[in-house]
Amino acid sequence: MALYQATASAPVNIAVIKYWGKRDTKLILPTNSSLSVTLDQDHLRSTTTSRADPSFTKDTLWLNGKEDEIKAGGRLETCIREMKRLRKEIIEDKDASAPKLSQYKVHIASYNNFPTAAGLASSASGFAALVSSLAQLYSLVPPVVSPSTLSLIARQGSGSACRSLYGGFVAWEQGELADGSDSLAIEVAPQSHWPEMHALICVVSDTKKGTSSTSGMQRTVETSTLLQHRIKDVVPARMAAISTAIKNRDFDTFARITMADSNSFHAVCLDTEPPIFYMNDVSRSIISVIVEYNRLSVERGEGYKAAYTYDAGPNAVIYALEKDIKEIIQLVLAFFPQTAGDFKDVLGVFGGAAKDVNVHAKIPQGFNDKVANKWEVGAVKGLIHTKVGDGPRRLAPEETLLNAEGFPKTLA
Ligand SMILES: Nc1ncnc2c1ncn2[C@@H]1O[C@H](COP(=O)(O)OP(=O)(O)OP(=O)(O)O)[C@@H](O)[C@H]1O
Ligand SMILES: C[C@@](O)(CCOP(=O)(O)OP(=O)(O)O)CC(=O)O
Repeated sequence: MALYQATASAPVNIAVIKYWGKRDTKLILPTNSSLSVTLDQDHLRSTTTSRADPSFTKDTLWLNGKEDEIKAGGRLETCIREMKRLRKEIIEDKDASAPKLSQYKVHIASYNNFPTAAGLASSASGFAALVSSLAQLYSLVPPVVSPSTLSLIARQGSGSACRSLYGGFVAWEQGELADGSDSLAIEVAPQSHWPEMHALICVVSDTKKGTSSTSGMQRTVETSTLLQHRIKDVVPARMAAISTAIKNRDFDTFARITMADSNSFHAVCLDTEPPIFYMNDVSRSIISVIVEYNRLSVERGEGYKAAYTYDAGPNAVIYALEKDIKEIIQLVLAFFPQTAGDFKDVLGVFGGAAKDVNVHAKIPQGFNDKVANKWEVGAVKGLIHTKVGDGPRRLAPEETLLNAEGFPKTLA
């Protein structure tokens, strides 16, 4: 009996032009286009194995080893159903000899190598990995099916997930059609275009957030007048300007637009009734440090060298170029000391030395250190240094998360 199974991994993405608001909540169609940087899945990733088998009695998904209910009419069910539909239409209806995998139930096991539902975009990598593993299982891969087509389905799992179907710099075009068939992800530039783009994630909290993105953005759509200005006048110009900045590898412009758009997104949250606050005092201190750092950089004649951005939570993501990231990590350590041993120097900024990372804390000459409090250990619970990465990967059969019987393996 043939084994129909595939394992894929998919990356997280962090938007620089934020998606916030739906015009269709069922199809997940946004009120504005958005743009993100795909982060390296060597560091943060979701891995998913999908198996189709005639002996399975129901579609089942285990997330981090625990069964996640596939609710009728819910997002998981929609993604699985749409992938089966594509399999039938594109493969089975055209080739009578193709196995009828669309008729079999699937067992799916997924694992996130970072905290789930903690504002680290697990829903983005999670639904991208789900769709990618099913696409490989069903032979829905290029040139037969493009990542943009798969993004139409990942979008229905979680809007931001559609952007994780590509590596590099990715736009989600809002589209105009009522059926959502033009609301998809496109590649603005591949990872190889600007590999020097690094990101420092400052984990301020890794627990579940108060107001989910899904409910928060709907409240904003219903109550914020500022959102209308953002949708009509602000985002379209920024989408064009940041795409050009990326194409020109113009970090100064990229940084200015990224920070302005994070601020705009949090402003519409504040303009929501009742208001939504995602950032906290630690988040705001990080902003003050970056603002002062950029002031100094401009004074030195170097332009902006760091860009903060915040999603629906207090965690900061700081984008910077490789040449500047060491200075920025040193500066962050000076204000937000780390628990010894917590910072994994995966990209070797400090030569991979295993000593207490806080010894590297350093404030550049001319930096006004009165702009922010120096916080105690634990205010920023962790620093994850990563960089722009590639799109979903096909993994080798031995990387399967399912055992011989089709149930999740217990991971060591
Ligand atoms: N690997 C996965 N496979 C399938 N679904 C997943 C996976 N990881 C996360 N999800 C889904 O995404 C949900 C978490 O999404 P949520 O938006 O609450 O958090 P987040 O993505 O970490 O935060 P944010 O999107 O605001 O950055 C989970 O409850 C689960 O339904
Ligand atoms: C602030 C954001 O991270 C919001 C992400 O929202 P989600 O994609 O998590 O929302 P749903 O479509 O309801 O699942 C901005 C962004 O990623 O563009």
